[in-house]
Amino acid sequence: MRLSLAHHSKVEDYTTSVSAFIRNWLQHREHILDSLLKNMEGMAYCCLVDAHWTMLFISDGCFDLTGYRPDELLHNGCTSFEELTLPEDRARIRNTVDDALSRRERFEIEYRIMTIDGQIRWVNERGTGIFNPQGQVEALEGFIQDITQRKLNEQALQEAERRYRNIFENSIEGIFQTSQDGQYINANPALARIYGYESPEELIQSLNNIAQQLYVQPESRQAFLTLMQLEDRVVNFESQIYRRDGSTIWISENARAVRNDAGKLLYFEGTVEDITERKSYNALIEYQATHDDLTGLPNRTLMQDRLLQAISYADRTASKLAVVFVDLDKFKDINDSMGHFIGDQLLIAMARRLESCIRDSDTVARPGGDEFVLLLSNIHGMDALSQTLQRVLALTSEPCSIEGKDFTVTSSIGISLYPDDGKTSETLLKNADTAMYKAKQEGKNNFQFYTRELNSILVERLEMEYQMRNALGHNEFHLHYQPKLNLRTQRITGVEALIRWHNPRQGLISPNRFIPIAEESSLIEQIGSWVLEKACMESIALSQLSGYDVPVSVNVSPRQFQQSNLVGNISRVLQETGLKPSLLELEITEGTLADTSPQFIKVLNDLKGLGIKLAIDDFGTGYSSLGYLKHFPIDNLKIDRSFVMGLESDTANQAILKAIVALGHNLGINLVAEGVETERQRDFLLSIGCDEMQGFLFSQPLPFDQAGKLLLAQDKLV
Ligand SMILES: Nc1nc2c(ncn2[C@@H]2O[C@@H]3COP(=O)(O)O[C@H]4[C@@H](O)[C@H](n5cnc6c(=O)[nH]c(N)nc65)O[C@@H]4COP(=O)(O)O[C@H]3[C@H]2O)c(=O)[nH]1
Repeated sequence: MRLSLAHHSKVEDYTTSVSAFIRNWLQHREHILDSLLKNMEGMAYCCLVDAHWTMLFISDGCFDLTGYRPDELLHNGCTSFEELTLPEDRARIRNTVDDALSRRERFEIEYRIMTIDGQIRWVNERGTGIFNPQGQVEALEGFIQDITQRKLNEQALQEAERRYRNIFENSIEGIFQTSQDGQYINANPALARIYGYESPEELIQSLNNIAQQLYVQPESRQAFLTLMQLEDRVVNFESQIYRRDGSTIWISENARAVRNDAGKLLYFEGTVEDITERKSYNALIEYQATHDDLTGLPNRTLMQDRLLQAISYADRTASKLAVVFVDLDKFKDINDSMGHFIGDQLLIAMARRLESCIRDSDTVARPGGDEFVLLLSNIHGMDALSQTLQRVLALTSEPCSIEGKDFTVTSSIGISLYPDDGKTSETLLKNADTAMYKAKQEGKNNFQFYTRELNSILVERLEMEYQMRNALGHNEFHLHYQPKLNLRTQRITGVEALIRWHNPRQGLISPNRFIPIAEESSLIEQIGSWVLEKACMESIALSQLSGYDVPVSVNVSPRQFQQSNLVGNISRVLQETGLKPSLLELEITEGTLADTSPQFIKVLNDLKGLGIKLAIDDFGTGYSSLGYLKHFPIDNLKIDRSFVMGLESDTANQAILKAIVALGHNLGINLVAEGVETERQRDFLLSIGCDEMQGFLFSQPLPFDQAGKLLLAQDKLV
């Protein structure tokens, strides 16, 4: 019993201590839960499933989450939780909760609430229903957390993703990801478009071996991979690729290698730009920089380049190289008189002919103007070279038909040889040029090889040009006058002014020597103006001396007709000197008159409008077309000396002279025979009705004083 009592009291003690422990533990647990709820970020709640989500319990986290104190929300004190949620989210929340409760499951939902100060916050709510034994829901309990920051991050990520997609889809540059073994992983629509595929998918499916299928030169792929290996990227990697339809384009790639954290290569990604247009534009620019626009031949720049190559080839093979300068004789006259269109066509025709004379490995270049240069490598003996040059002479001098008219030019050719005549490109070109001048001097239409003596000729020519520039300022030019006679009356009808140059060092220099050089530079314009003014002044002086009007003829070079102010200048000179316009005659060569352009005809008519006379000089030596005679306002035809020379024994010349006189008279033009040296010539000319004559038979060209004396001797000018 005592035992049992003792036992009983022990059990009681035990029971008491257990219940104390449980009480303590419960108190402790409550304390832990309180502390947890206080410190957790978020709000624990218990609410009714009614229209307001009436709150029965809210943890302290409510304040941080919503800005309301728990007591302001409990039992919808200040506001309800339903009102806190954004109207547009409410139906979704209720549906989600109802759905979960109906299945007795937990629910989780994200939605927006409005805090007490009007901020919108995203929250995540996880909760569950509390059911009574009958299975009816009595309340909800759960936990609500602020996920605004996470939501913002997600939105930013989505935005970034959207933007990237946008760029990827709409970029005009192709964008790709490819594997190391040459497969496409990803491609954008632009890449498909550039490569000629319907869609990126079609491209990805079709191209599975980039090296073989894409690059025109499969080695390009290897170069791409090598660069990637070395630098992990390629910049402006240019290559030619095949499009889907087999056509080729040029692309430029910028790409990088993408690796994982361990450095293992995952794939390449980059962009592609179609640079075909730029490439062809660049090629065009390069072509234009190295070729002559008109003929398509290499220009001076490319010629220099080719010449250097040819020299080094000759060195390597111990062979000879010929540098051949081809200059078209009389081209300038045709160009000046017939207009640039005809000149251009002639140059093009000559370029093609020269090309046909040489081997493919040789070069024809047009360094400028009417000059061409041939670079002929592998010269084996002078015979072969001479044959080629003969062919050039023959081909260039064949008539060239342009716009229904035949034009004939010949060429003067100069040759220098490497290594004999020079070691550098400059010397070879200079010496070929010098040889070409020699060919011109030898009467054109021939070729000359460079010799050391030739150098002095060129030096002399340059020297003359230099001295001519000073001659005007130093009063070294004078005019001589050669009378023209009426064949029937033997009286002087006028004088022709002919320029003379008294060079202090060289003495008298013939115009035949210096006028062609002046015509090649702009000097002829200054000299021409001087002659015109001087002749007008001296004509007046001769008239005063003789007491009669002395008509004067002045030679005018084709180049002077290119001057825009020729008519104005002449009119000014007439006014300033006071010479009657009818006493001035301009002698124009037949070549000048071959220009039928409206501007040229206007100049002639304007000159006639001034009241001056026009004569055709050296008639019969120029162009064959005589059509211009009836269009132009010509007063005198001066028959070239070559028809008069030796006419006594030359029946052909006699026939020509008769025909010219008849033709002139039919057109109402006065005829003057030049270079009459013998009485028999004079008699013949008189017999065929020629009007006037000029020549040594009557008088040489005379200095001003002597011309004055001769005129005085005449009692009256006719
Ligand atoms: N053998 C021979 N010759 C005769 C005879 N009668 C005259 N001559 C020469 O023939 C040339 C006639 O002048 P051109 O045909 O206009 O030929 C001129 C002309 O084309 C040019 N020239 C002369 N003066 C001028 C000028 O002021 N301006 C321009 N642009 N050219 C000029 O120089 C050329 C040569 O002039 P010049 O030496 O004065 O040579 C003159 C004259 O001296 C003759 O009976 N027999």
